[in-house]
Amino acid sequence: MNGASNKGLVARGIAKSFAHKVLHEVGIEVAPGELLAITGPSGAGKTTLARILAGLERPDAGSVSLGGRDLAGVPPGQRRVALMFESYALYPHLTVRGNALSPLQAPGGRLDPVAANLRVDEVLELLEIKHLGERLPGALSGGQKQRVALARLLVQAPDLYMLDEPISHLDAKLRHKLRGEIRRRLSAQSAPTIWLTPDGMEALSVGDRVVVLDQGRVEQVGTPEEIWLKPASARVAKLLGDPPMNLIDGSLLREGDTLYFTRRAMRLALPPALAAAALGATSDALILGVRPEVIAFTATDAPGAVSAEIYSNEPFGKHVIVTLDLGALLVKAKTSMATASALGEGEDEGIGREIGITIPGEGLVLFDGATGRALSGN
Ligand SMILES: Nc1ncnc2c1ncn2[C@@H]1O[C@H](COP(=O)(O)OP(=O)(O)OP(=O)(O)O)[C@@H](O)[C@H]1O
Repeated sequence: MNGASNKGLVARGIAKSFAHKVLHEVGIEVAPGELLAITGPSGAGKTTLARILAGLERPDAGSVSLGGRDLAGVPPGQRRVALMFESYALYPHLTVRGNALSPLQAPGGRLDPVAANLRVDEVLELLEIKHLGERLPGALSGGQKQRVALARLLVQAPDLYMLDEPISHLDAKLRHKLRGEIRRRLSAQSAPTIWLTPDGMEALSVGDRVVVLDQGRVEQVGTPEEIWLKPASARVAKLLGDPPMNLIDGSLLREGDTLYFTRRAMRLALPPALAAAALGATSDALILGVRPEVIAFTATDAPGAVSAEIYSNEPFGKHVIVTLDLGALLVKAKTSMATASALGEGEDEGIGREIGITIPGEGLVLFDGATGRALSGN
């Protein structure tokens, strides 16, 4: 990143151990006005990293600066970080309005009462909780409490916004609406924003850039498009998509001038770019990444078809997830209702039926079977 990002948040070499090492020399940069989404499975170290950036936890090594100011030794209250934690941490004795107003009444955040109330009104309205203004947190649902915590964050004008799973307890419709609204609002601010979520697809939809953290290490940093199209490792691929990319273990077979990916009876001629990539593998062991959307159904005896047995057939509104048994390997295909219903009539929905599937050469990703890293040329 260029020097401009030094005005934002810069964390370098952050390490932390509890009983085991939780963060291994993690570095991130977030430019002013940029939204960096950090995603990773449960236990990846997201919250620990956030707590270190906020000054609530001391790192074993590494540095953090914000707006060019080194934060070593700066207590949490003086870091000018607006934090929203997953646990909400609402004041139980204050109403919804009181909670949302609280940062504007604190030393350093004090705002003229009329201006403060106007700002709070606007945010409560945005979050659809204005009508709950006089309620105490004890009389709110989980999703309502989460929006109060969000309101308390959004009224502030800090040097860094940090949101830990900010919309996880909202219903799908509200989550969809607020994801866009909050993103738009935060992007209009000059402060950098960090948005933590275990939901990889949420990270891709909100982040200007996305960091994938796994087992305390940065697996990949990139734009949502880069991470979606070119996952750096099988671990990253596993975290993204609904359902995620299928990862098929197999090996490389050379026959004449053609390179094949093979697994049992499955044999797939690799298109030139993937063939070139496959040659970079540390051994003949490969992992083929296939998005559920690209798998097509055909007759078992169609040229190039791989035979599979239908294991399950689950409708999800507009699309259907068909799970296929390729012989000691389950693979998921995402298809339309019409295609899925053609697979089998009646109560059994085709379950147990033998069919053919085809995997096109496009849109595939190859990973090194030994290291799990993506092979270049993808
Ligand atoms: N105070 C602590 N004492 C001991 N271990 C801790 C402490 N805080 C976190 N850990 C451990 O550090 C690891 C990372 O936890 P962390 O909460 O940072 O992960 P996370 O990515 O935020 O997970 P989640 O999505 O489940 O919140 C876990 O193994 C956790 O048990």
